[in-house]
Amino acid sequence: MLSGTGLVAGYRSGVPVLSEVDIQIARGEVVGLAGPSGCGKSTLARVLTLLMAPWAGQVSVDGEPVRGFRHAAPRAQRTAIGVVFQQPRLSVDPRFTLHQIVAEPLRANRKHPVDERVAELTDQVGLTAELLRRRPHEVSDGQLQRACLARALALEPRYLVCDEMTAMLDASTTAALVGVVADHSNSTGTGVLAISHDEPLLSVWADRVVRWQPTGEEQ
Ligand SMILES: Nc1ncnc2c1ncn2[C@@H]1O[C@H](COP(=O)(O)OP(=O)(O)OP(=O)(O)O)[C@@H](O)[C@H]1O
Repeated sequence: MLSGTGLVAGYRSGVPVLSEVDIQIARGEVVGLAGPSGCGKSTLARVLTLLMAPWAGQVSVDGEPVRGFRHAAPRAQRTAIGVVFQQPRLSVDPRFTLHQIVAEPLRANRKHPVDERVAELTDQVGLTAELLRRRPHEVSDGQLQRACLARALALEPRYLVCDEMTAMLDASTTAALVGVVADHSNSTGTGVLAISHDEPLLSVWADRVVRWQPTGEEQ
């Protein structure tokens, strides 16, 4: 279970964006999160992926409380949670080839032979060897997002947070990427938090949907 309990988080203004938020994502479960723009969905994604420290509350990964965030996050907990953001171009180093982008997390981890694992992942997300040699400005948003998804899956995370992963993509690429995540979750038991304002998409993708009101309260 990836869980957040009593989470309070915000930015410099001192006004919390998240107030006492509780959320649980079980292994193998796809939890949808919907809510109006600005209600704090991406903030919750940052806290749950350990990229931002909450002001109060607790994140736990498989029962183990998280004691550090950002650079202080324990590596085992950080790599247990993958993340894909809305805008792939803001999530990658523009100087890297797609191969280097997918391979990045594998470099610091000796568990997998890099080239074999990259080949496996690119096949899984529907990229070709030719596309892997290109840099971000030479591919479409959809192709780059496929690379970002492959990178997120590289270290076999136990949980995956998809923050508006398909918001910039057309219907067929959206269906393809959601299909990759759903197959992956079914075969490996990865728990997924799918954040989207696309209710029809969540209704087919998620096992259950949490709906936030502007105040951050659940419906
Ligand atoms: N880096 C930041 N610095 C200051 N305020 C921020 C920052 N990021 C987000 N906020 C503010 O926090 C609030 C919640 O933002 P957040 O991005 O979490 O909402 P969201 O529900 O994901 O919105 P959207 O659906 O538009 O992506 C907003 O009022 C936003 O302006």
